[in-house]
Amino acid sequence: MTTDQSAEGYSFEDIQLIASNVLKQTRHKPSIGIICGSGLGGLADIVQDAETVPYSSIPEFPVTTVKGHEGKLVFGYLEGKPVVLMRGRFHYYEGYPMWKVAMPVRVMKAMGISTLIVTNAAGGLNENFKTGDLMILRDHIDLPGLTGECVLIGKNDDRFGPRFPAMVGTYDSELIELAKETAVNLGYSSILREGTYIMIGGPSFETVAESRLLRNWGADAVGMSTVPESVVAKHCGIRVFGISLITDMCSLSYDAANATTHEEVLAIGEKRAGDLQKLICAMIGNMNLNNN
Ligand SMILES: O=P(O)(O)O[C@H]1O[C@H](CO)[C@@H](O)[C@H]1O
Ligand code: HPA
Repeated sequence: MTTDQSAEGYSFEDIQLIASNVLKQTRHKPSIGIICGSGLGGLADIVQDAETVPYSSIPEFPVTTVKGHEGKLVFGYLEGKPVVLMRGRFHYYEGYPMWKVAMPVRVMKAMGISTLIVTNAAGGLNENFKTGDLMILRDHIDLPGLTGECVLIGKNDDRFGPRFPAMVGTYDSELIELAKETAVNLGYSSILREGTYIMIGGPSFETVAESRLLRNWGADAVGMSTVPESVVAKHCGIRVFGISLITDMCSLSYDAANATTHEEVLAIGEKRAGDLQKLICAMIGNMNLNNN
């Protein structure tokens, strides 16, 4: 590697090298990348003609340390479309610099993906939501970014994307419409929501006062991931679709205060991930890959 990894991240050449090393380990050439959130990796089990590349076999790839995140790339087909799934993502609270958290997105771009589906488990802030709902990301609030930890900090290489990328429209409106139509066809209208996801650094869950603050800021759901990946994807011209499984409701009042646990997040993931998987598969089936 040619760069000072602690400050800048991997160079453009480094990323191409990592991508070509990975592609040597599979026969597949993916068009769609999917990042699996906490407890949501089961989608990988239904990939057809699957080939697995463990992160440990990829030089310079980080390792996953969080329960519910296995560390492997799964290549193959969903609904006849070539995909690569990240079964396990990286989080800032694991101690990785922000650029490293999102580095696999640049690797997937170098492998040829043009569409990214980002999934996560999130806490509901919008009082109309309930546990088990699916929330399409219309927008996000990059709280770490707003406080000086934007994933794009450091020297910019224009081959990745522009110095000052627009973030309006990060979540592709055609894919949002496709998700809504697909959800109606699946009979999911009553669990489908749309809203704004806010990223906190974690790993501590929110206090009641913090949840109230995040809600007042206009966030509908909160989590500790996704935003750096979406920002890097938008920066390098990938169209993005984001979706949260609401695994718990954040307490907005002390009367109702009940502490969220990661075990609860994983348990709801296990129980409700099927709905998310069906929605994503049906969307992929209807996706036009020549559209972007
Ligand atoms: O965002 P994903 O990876 O789905 O995980 C969510 O679940 C964990 C907390 O239970 C946090 O890592 C939070 O971000
Ligand atoms: N807060 C932050 N992150 C989360 C939550 C939450 O309530 N649930 C799942 N990930």
